[in-house]
Amino acid sequence: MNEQSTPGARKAILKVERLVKHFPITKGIVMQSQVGAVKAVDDVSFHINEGETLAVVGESGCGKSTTGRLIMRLIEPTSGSIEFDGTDITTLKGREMRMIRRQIQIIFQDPYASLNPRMTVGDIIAEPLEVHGIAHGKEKREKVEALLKVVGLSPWHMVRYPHEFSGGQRQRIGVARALAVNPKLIVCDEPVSALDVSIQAQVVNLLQDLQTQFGLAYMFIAHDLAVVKHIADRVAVMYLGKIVELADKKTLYDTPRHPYTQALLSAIPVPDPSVKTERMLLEGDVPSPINPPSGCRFHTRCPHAKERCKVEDPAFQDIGGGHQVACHFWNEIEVPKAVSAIKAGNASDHYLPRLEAYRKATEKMKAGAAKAV
Ligand SMILES: Nc1ncnc2c1ncn2[C@@H]1O[C@H](COP(=O)(O)OP(=O)(O)OP(=O)(O)O)[C@@H](O)[C@H]1O
Repeated sequence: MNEQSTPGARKAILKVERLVKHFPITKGIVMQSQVGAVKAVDDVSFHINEGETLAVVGESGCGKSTTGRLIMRLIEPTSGSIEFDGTDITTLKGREMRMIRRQIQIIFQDPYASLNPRMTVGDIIAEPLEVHGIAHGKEKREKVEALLKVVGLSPWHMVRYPHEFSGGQRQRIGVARALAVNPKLIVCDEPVSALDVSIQAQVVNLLQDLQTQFGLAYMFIAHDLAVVKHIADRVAVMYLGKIVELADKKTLYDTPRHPYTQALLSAIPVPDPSVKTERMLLEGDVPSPINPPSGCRFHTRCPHAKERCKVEDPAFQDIGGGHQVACHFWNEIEVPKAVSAIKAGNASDHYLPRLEAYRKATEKMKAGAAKAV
């Protein structure tokens, strides 16, 4: 497997090797015994280069957030390794881990739940500056003002409280707080899923601008492939705790090789009514991560499944140019008509006009024209 062979690859800021997280299921109150495990993340390997966006996509419960939390070291892995900027951080503790923690920040799906309602916006953004001893007094205040401007808010928003802001503005506050400690990598855990569609584009634009300005790398977690089309450099598709396909964006959208990726792509609406699409409907529900299916975990829902798929777990293999896929029959399965139709209809490009319109709005806000809240 040659993950580093992505064309134009930069230095990897994050390398994840064979990462596993099994949450134990216990029974008994006094004498607890383990009766099983939720296999939330099961042998996942990937890397993220400096300044790039790796999107991680998949249905609810496939292990996206757990992977993000493992990278942040908010939870301990069952096994596997996480290397950040050349340092193995898998078991790092104390002061050394605190130094690394500054460089990996997170933005959550629900900005309101992640902002302390009793703190002013100024204090929320200043908190990491204090915790990490970065700035105090006048310097701290100036830094908070600068951060507010960078995310398109005004310095006078400092004295306001989170409930006085709209969802999009609250997400900007979360972004400013994450930026305060000059991170190199931000885990964006569904940062736009809770926002109105029009506001989603504003936040996506902002994240893209900040990436250019500060050279940030993003792990961008999302449910569907429509949202990440404009922000991702590479895309990893997860199913039941495993990455089933990973490729640069163009390859993944043009020639998806895993039937699950093909199904996700076919679910993207096409705005052009003259283009006929045919959705690849997946039968059944996602199986339980406590007892995942034998062999290929996707075989119970795969329209191409054969006997081999039921017994043999497919290797996650590089099929060329950094395109990795975990399917025994990837080279026998044709890219379905549904996906070709989506290409013809430029699926999800209905997102583009919104991005443009809101890019202008973001610039206006940055220039200090933010409306009073
Ligand atoms: N602390 C925990 N204890 C036990 N099981 C957990 C825990 N955290 C997550 N899980 C389980 O691990 C699996 C993966 O969850 P995770 O939140 O990572 O998925 P996800 O892809 O991010 O889903 P969503 O998009 O809904 O957030 C799920 O079955 C979830 O119920």
